[in-house]
Amino acid sequence: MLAVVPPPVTVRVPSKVNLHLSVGDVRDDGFHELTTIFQALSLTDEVTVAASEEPVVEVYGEGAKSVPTDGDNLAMRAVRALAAHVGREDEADKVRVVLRKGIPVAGGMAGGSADAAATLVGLSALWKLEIGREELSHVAATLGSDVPFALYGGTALGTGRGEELVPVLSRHQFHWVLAFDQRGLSTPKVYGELDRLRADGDPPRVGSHAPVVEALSSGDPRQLALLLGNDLQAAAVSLRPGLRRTLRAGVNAGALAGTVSGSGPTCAFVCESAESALEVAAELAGAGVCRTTRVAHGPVPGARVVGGEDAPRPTTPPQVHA
Ligand SMILES: C[C@@](CO)(OP(=O)(O)O)[C@H](O)COP(=O)(O)OP(=O)(O)OC[C@H]1O[C@@H](n2ccc(N)nc2=O)[C@H](O)[C@@H]1O
Ligand SMILES: Nc1ncnc2c1ncn2[C@@H]1O[C@H](COP(=O)(O)OP(=O)(O)O)[C@@H](O)[C@H]1O
Repeated sequence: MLAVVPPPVTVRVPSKVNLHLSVGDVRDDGFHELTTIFQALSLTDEVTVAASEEPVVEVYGEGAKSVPTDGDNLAMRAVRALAAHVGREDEADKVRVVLRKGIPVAGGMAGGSADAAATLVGLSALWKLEIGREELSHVAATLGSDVPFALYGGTALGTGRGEELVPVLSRHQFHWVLAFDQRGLSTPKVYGELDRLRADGDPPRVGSHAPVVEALSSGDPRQLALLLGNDLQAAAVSLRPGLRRTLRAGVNAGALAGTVSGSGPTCAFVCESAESALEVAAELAGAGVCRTTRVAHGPVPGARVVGGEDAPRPTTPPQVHA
């Protein structure tokens, strides 16, 4: 008798922006203590997980050429982690993962983390595991500090190394413009640069996150705009000085305020409305300060199944690793 092959599962997963990112001391494990407010944005990746004879990663879309297609890919690491968690290690090699990327690679928007979270959700559905988000979130945290947030989405306060989450009430859809840079920035290098800047002097630190929580509950983008803050911004700008111009150009184009997203180099601008965001994105794209721009809104939900075999077809040639 032929074995029944389950149909592929497709999961959509959001990017994130840090509305507030306070970086504390380095811990004994090398991670920095964080207080951050994440918001999930409608700029997404789509991940299809399917049964396969051998492990395969295919990557299409934004930045596909710089994404590893071997076992180092965060999606494949997620397959191995979940397989080990449920005692199905021998099946970890029998999964094909197709990534359709919209999130810039090494852009400070947690694209790799998003793919890992989506893979956990997709593989749970493919293997029909009875496993809740909370349990998945423990597996997620072993893969990276930002991975649990991509499972939940919405708006959340993150503490610890960013993996301990509490939801934050956000009453409004906020409208964002994202300016992608020519190249990515390495997250560990940006944290290292902040340590260097702090050893040499005393770069300004963001204040308490409490006013940001209030602004989110009021739903007023003007109030939020005054409060965006990121301790990693000075380090990202130190490594990539051109970001100063990008941040200025977004505000000159009509955004309410801009911030470097996480470790950068993507700059995120909050705007008054969806219409204003479209205008800012067009003007910024023509200003010669970034590679390209996108509009997005947030908050949006975390990783969720959107389809099976009828998922959208890729539009760019794949990088395939067997
Ligand atoms: C900076 C942030 C802000 O949300 O996002 P990105 O800009 O990368 O998207 C995160 O802290 C990135 O989280 P993530 O990308 O999951 O990092 P991980 O894989 O856990 O860690 C990569 C490296 O970043 C540094 N790291 C990360 C988190 C943290 N709290 N302290 C750290 O010092 C460490 O050097 C670590 O080895
Ligand atoms: N599925 C993936 N998508 C993107 N990058 C990945 C993936 N798997 C591994 N990586 C590696 O992780 C690094 C960080 O990627 P990413 O998560 O996009 O950036 P950031 O940490 O700035 O948000 C990349 O430079 C890439 O080498």
